[in-house]
Amino acid sequence: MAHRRAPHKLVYSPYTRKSKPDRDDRPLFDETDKPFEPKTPPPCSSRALLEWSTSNIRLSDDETMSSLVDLDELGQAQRLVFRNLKLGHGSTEISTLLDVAVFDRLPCGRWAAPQKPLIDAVEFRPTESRGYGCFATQFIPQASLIHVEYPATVTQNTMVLPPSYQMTTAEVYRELFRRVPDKTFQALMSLCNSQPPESGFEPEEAILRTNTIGITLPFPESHGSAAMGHNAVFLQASRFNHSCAPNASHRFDPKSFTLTVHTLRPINKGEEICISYIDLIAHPTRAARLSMLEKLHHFYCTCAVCMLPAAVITASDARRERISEATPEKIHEPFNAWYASRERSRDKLKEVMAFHTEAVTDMMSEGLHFRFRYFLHLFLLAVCYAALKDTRNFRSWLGKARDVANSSYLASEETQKLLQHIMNPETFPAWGWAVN
Ligand SMILES: C[S@@+](CC[C@H](N)C(=O)[O-])C[C@H]1O[C@@H](n2cnc3c(N)ncnc32)[C@H](O)[C@@H]1O
Repeated sequence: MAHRRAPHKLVYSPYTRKSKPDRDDRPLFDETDKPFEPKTPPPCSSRALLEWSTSNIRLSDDETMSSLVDLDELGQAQRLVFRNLKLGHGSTEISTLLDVAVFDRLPCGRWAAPQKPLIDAVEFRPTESRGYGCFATQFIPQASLIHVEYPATVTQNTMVLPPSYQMTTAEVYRELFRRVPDKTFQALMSLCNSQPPESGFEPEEAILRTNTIGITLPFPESHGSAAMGHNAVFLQASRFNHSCAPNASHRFDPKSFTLTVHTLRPINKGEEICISYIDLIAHPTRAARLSMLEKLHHFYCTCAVCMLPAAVITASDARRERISEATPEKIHEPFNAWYASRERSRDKLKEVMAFHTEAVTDMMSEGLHFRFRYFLHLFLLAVCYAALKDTRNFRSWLGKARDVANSSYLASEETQKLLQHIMNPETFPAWGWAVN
């Protein structure tokens, strides 16, 4: 059981310190606390919320760190608190600055065990020109779990501090970093800093901005949404470089509070493993991607796709634009039209299949064969084969769709159920729909 001391006031100002002082051992969040259920829903006005918080919200142990902050974007006042979370049987300490109500939506004290990745399948080491990166130390099959990690720090990503707030943003980030154990602090400060000098960010803020991985945490619905983007920094996962044709994808699991990384395709020994920092469908052309990466992440992308010769890039841009224009609704259209037609002929179904096969080829050649749209094409091809009662091809395409769903964290529960039909094709809803 965590030790609990009475809340106390800070008698010094840690925010003005340039270097990390001795380890600060103020009490940590008590993980054995029961989940919190507010007695009444929180009101909207700041003043009323303050009163409501006093009776409804457990305060951070360190009251001086709690303060009501206006979150402009959501038009709500919220109470952000610094708290350290202890996980991994106490071996990991995570410095967080979160809305106090987020803790009540996390399974504090009842964390799920982290998943187990392949052992020693990857290493983090210097690249030739992009600082550190992650590399495969052996051949890694598609859909393998290669990395699992707790964050070192987590903050809400829309942190709008009013000028009257007791700390500046730089001080907030400094405090966030200061609260981690010494070794973690040193590792955090040695992460890459790509912020331009003219930005004037202090080292902590610059490092946080460069190395943040966006994660989603449950959020009080009273604040406008049940989930909210947060910024997490990882000592190792933040070393994954970006590629516009990534071979790995990541996801954060709030139940175990870990980030997991899976391979999207088979990876050879020595190959660099990259994730994507941006939405590649929303930014199909090289110019759009370069501009986005420059604007958000302050680097010129030298990934394999962006370094292709100009003539090849033109063709690649065209393919990616086609992929981008094919929204999930448009992907469903040809099959739906066939289904709605009276004949439901085999010839017309072959046209639908040609449409999907072409799209699959486009996505494969662009290295984008992991997106939801790719999954949909594979899945609809399986549906077409089901309509033709072609067991072999049905199984093959449904199997491919299932692999993509598993490695890319895709597919709803409903679709997962359909993916189970692989062993019993005749039970699939579209079985034998083609009549002529
Ligand atoms: C989150 S860090 C990734 C790890 C980093 N390479 C390191 O040494 O710690 C992001 C930084 O890595 C570099 N980087 C990542 N992907 C890159 C790419 N595709 N092209 C060029 N630089 C890249 C940039 O300097 C970027 O600001």
